[in-house]
Amino acid sequence: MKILILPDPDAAAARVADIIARTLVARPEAVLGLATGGTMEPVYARLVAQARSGQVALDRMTGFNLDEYVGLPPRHPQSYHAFMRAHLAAPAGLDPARLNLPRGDAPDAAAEAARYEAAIAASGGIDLQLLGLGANGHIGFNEPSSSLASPTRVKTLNHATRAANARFFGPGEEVPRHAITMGIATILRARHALLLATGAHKAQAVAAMVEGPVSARCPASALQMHPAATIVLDAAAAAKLELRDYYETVHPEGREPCLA
Ligand SMILES: N[C@@H]1[C@@H](O)[C@H](O)[C@@H](COP(=O)(O)O)O[C@@H]1O
Repeated sequence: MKILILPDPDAAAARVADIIARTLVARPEAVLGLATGGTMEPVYARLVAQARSGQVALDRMTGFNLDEYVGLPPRHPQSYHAFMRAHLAAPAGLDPARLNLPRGDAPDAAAEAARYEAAIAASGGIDLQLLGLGANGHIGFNEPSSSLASPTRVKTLNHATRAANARFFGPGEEVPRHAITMGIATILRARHALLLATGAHKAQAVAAMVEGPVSARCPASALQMHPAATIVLDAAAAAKLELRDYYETVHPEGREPCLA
């Protein structure tokens, strides 16, 4: 794992956007695994700005998002389809069809999960998988106890995750109980994994992911098994890392060699 520690959330998001942009400059038709969540909003804002200024072209890449809520159609404002339209497709002037997500309103969610897994494989596989981190250590919607060998499938969301994501929903609006999510095995098959975590509320999960045992208790710890995983943190999210000095010696100021 490469652990890159940046001073603040903005600098961390900028570093992640730069890594994505470099990947696309080297391979404009790259297949990107994409993520949602508040942490990703500044990443997409920066990527869109780079696209608008002509530093990077987004119109040949293919996206596969990690997950979608079961029961929400793409037009639902809290669906991850809507998130990707709002934060990437619309501002970058991208054809939303380039951004694949599981259909939350599919009549058979299990069949939809299997179709999605097959579609990722048929694309040639994911070049760079962007990931956020749940405060409970989840990646995608792989909650604690997820099999580290899991494919894309339906998962039941745990109480803490539904509570954390309730801020995106209106008052009295129910957070869905299930999601279709890429599995841990799906994520580990990506050629590069790039996780961004910022804020003190992620520090515990970051420490478990990087320095804890590889365990289904912290699904993100499976990234220790990935041969090319980059973890980008702000200082607050890095605060509980015991080996922080070492990471900062290897990557001063969060610098790292080109991923592409
Ligand atoms: N399924 C998403 C995850 O992919 C995301 O990483 C996590 C953290 O979100 P945030 O960035 O808002 O903290 O939230 C959701 O549960």
